Amino acid sequence: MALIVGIDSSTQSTKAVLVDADDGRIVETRTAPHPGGTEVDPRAWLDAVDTATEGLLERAAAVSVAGQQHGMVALDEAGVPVRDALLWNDTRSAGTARDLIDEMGGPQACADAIGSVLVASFTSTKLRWLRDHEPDHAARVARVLLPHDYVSLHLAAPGTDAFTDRGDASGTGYFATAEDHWRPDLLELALGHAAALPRIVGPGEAAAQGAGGAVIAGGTGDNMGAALGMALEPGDVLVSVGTSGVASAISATPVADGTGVVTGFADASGHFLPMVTTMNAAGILDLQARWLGVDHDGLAELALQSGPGAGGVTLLPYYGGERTPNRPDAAGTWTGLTPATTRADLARAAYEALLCSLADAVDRLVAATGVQPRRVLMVGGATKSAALRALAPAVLGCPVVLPPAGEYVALGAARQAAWALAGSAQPPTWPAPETTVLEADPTPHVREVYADLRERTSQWTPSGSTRPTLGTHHPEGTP
Ligand SMILES: Nc1ncnc2c1ncn2[C@@H]1O[C@H](COP(=O)(O)OP(=O)(O)O)[C@@H](O)[C@H]1O
Ligand SMILES: O=C(CO)[C@@H](O)[C@H](O)COP(=O)(O)O
Repeated sequence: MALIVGIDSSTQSTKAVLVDADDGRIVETRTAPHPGGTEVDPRAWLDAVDTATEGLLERAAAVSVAGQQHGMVALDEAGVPVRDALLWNDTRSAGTARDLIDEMGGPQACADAIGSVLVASFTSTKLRWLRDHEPDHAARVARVLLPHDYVSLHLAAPGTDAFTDRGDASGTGYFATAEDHWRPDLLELALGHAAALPRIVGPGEAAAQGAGGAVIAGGTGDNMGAALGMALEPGDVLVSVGTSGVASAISATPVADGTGVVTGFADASGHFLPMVTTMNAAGILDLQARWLGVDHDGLAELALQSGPGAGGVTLLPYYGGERTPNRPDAAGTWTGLTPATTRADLARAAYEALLCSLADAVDRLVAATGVQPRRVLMVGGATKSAALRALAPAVLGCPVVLPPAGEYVALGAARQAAWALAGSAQPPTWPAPETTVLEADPTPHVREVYADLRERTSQWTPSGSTRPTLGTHHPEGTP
């Protein structure tokens, strides 16, 4: 029995799974937390992966790392970070995203070039921000990596050249997704000078060897990892409720949505992964639980005591600015509060807001790609919530397929590692997990009221623009 390690270096933590390569059975799961904030010393992720994989790597024949997409890991000649990494949910580069879109010939030209219209999440916009605001740092950048590339390199034998895959590369802003190659000219346009890029490793290829001799696969972005871990098929819509909220689907053909709603990423299997991403997801519930002084189980219990529509309370949950819709300067907005409002209503409104935002993401994905959803599947940390599971089919208005709680990004990385180890044409077929189908009577009026608030606030520009981003702000030493 060969054992494999799959790693998810995501926004809030590193998760590692030790898996049997024959059937995908998880033997052990470990996690280690990441620091909060939207700019992080990337060496913290190396410490976290060392902690999470301690004693596991020696047992593994192959390893692969999936990671949070887009983050800017800018290294000097010696491979040392020139500054903290700017993460996908850091919105300071919203203005430079607009500048770069103009310089690339407008939104559709941008989508045609790279598969997506730039928003602040993309790596290239962060490089341009660095050029404009920290020219001394920018001048020292010799190589740019993504978070998963940086962690993979750490696990590889000394002297290994950096490597990545097309899935994660497609979120940089300097990768021609449809044609499958880097666009070093676009990196140079953003940063102001050329810098080295990692080698692209094909789907299923072995990229390197670990210090102990294990095969290391190319790794990928966390959402591409989830698609591989769930063995996503055409017609499946995968909703992930982690730090970000994501609706994604496999496509055989590239997508270039000039409206910017759908990002046309590549996946880790040789296809494409059109996606709609929100910046405010599980953190909406974290914040609400803190405000109400309860834990997650307490929040769920409260929410289920209120009814659909939360006693007339509606929340637009764009606390940390939002990406879909593209409102980087937005803030959260509550309406309908009265003397009759209860704590249960406040809890309920938070779940309904999260689910309405995810429902918007699914609708936008379906409208822009024409995908006919056969199944809607849901994964991510917030699916541990009983209230989320109860309310999801009601707000989304369709049955929701739920796999057992698990680390599906890390499992996808393990599947990629097993693929590279086998050297086969296709990834290994592992038994599909037993799923539960969640069903409930639809509550369309909840979405109607939410949509009304979303549209009424579309022109609002809140004053006081510096505030922390949701999901990565840990006040007063809280986890
Ligand atoms: N029972 C629960 N109810 C609601 N949210 C939860 C629960 N358990 C964990 N979470 C939330 O899930 C999030 C982490 O999910 P995860 O998918 O691991 O995120 P990421 O991959 O972005 O790091 C955290 O914000 C955490 O508070
Ligand atoms: O920016 C995106 C996708 O474009 C995010 O989905 C990040 O990839 C972070 O993912 P999570 O940590 O929330 O899984």
